[in-house]
Amino acid sequence: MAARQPFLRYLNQLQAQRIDEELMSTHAFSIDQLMELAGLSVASVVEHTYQHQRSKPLLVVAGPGNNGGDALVAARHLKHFGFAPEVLYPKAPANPLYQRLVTQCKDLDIPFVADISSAVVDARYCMVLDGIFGFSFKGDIRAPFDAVIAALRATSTPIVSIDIPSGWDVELGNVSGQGLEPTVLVSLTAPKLCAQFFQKTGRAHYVGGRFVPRALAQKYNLATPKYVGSLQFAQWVDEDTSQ
Ligand SMILES: NC(=O)C1=CN([C@@H]2O[C@H](COP(=O)(O)OP(=O)(O)OC[C@H]3O[C@@H](n4cnc5c(N)ncnc54)[C@H](O)[C@@H]3O)[C@@H](O)[C@H]2O)[C@@H](O)CC1
Ligand SMILES: [K+]
Repeated sequence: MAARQPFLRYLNQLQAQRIDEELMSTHAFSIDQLMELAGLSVASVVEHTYQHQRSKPLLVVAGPGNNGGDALVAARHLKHFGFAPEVLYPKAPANPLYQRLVTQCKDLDIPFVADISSAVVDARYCMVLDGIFGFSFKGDIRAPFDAVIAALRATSTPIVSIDIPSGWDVELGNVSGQGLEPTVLVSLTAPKLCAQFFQKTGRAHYVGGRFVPRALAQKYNLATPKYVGSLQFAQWVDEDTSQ
């Protein structure tokens, strides 16, 4: 019998972008649907991990792309879950998709903060949700996010990163040394190559975005996570246990 090919466990940047495009073309998803499910997964991981820490607000930092969109969706769900999210959105694009998400957050009385300092983050928040950059990040961190990431790096408040720890090279990890060092990572669809370096440290790594059709998983020979029941996330195991 022919040996089966090893499953694809970590995507490079191009594969991540291609899979995203195929979900929205061949597989007929809208970006709103994907973002909603991605953000729900992230909020579910936060609820699972920090459910006993609702006495303090949590800070959601949203970047200029879809990673930031996921963060805004997560903020909305977290409010419904009984948390007190506050949003920092340093560069809110004019894109109507993101503007709708902002309106939905404001309609739930989620405060938008104009600025942060490391001292304020440590004093005020129980955790930070990092939705600054995802799989399209490239190069050196540009303003205004360089200052935001530097401020977050100087805190001791736990960070949950969405898809990629912000500032990390998508394939090589924190090679600049300027990226965030989260406590929890929630990979979406499938982990990207940089997640191997996160996984090695033994910190909590989950995968979410429960929308991958079988045909797409088969095309890329993706290692699909073992979701249980209605859970929106699964713990990522750094070995090939797929059947
Ligand atoms: N298929 C999937 O897995 C899905 C992915 N989604 C999310 O979408 C993300 C990817 O979204 P995007 O492609 O919009 O990209 P990102 O959200 O990664 O960021 C792109 C933005 O960051 C800016 N940027 C890139 N490098 C920079 C640098 N060095 N300094 C400053 N700014 C920089 C770009 O100008 C652009 O505005 C994923 O990581 C994930 O969070 C979900 O929304 C939906 C489904
Ligand atoms: K991120």
